[in-house]
Amino acid sequence: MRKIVIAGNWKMHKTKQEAEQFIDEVKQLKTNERVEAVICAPFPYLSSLVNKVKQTDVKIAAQTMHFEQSGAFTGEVSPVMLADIGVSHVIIGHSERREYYHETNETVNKKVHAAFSHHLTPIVCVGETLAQREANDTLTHIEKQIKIALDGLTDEQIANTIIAYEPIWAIGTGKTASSADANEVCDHIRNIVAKITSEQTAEKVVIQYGGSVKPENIDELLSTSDIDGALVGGASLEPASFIQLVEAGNKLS
Ligand SMILES: O=C[C@H](O)COP(=O)(O)O
Repeated sequence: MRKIVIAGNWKMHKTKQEAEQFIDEVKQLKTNERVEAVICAPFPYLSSLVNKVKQTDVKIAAQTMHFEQSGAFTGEVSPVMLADIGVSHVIIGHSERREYYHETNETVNKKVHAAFSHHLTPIVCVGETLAQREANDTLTHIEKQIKIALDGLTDEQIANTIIAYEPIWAIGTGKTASSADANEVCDHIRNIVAKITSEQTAEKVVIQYGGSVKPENIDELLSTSDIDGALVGGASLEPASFIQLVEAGNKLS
């Protein structure tokens, strides 16, 4: 049985005090062995939050990183730094990074390799725009994103990659893809992964859905065949709501 990964992506929200208070409120959360609860926090809070979640079932992730280990890249954060402070996961290729910070499929691929070199679990985001969906280009676009993102990885690395399917038109808009539509794309993603590697490896890959996920719709999304968790923005900002999302995963096992 695949893992269920519920990841809250705070984006550029919260003060340090709010971030720490959030962790204080969710640290009693227990996940069963199938479920992982992850908070993707802004860089300045990572170190302190990693210390706060010790002895708890919550993990701390970064929202992006550079692919180089070190160098003259003003303002950037490297995988070495993240691993050094105990971060476990990193989001790579979020649509906001692709749109505002020129992240490409090629830099996503370099970052995924860099993540594995430093024992970080990559959460690789893919997804189509509304125009691509309306032009019937969703599956072709996502196939290209996945093939380039995973290029050159070993089967074991692919099995340990988390893929987040986030239709861009559903992010922060309140519009969720129907569970059937979201599952259809996640199933397609698994088939692409199977073509690149093997059915066996593809069966191990955790595929999340992201885009206006909230406590009210998570049960239906998780009840599908190929959605193994969620990458959640807005609804991960309140402790009570994040706990409900994780509990939805706990209920499944
Ligand atoms: O990383 C999270 C996604 O961008 C979804 O954000 P949202 O849940 O606010 O729509």
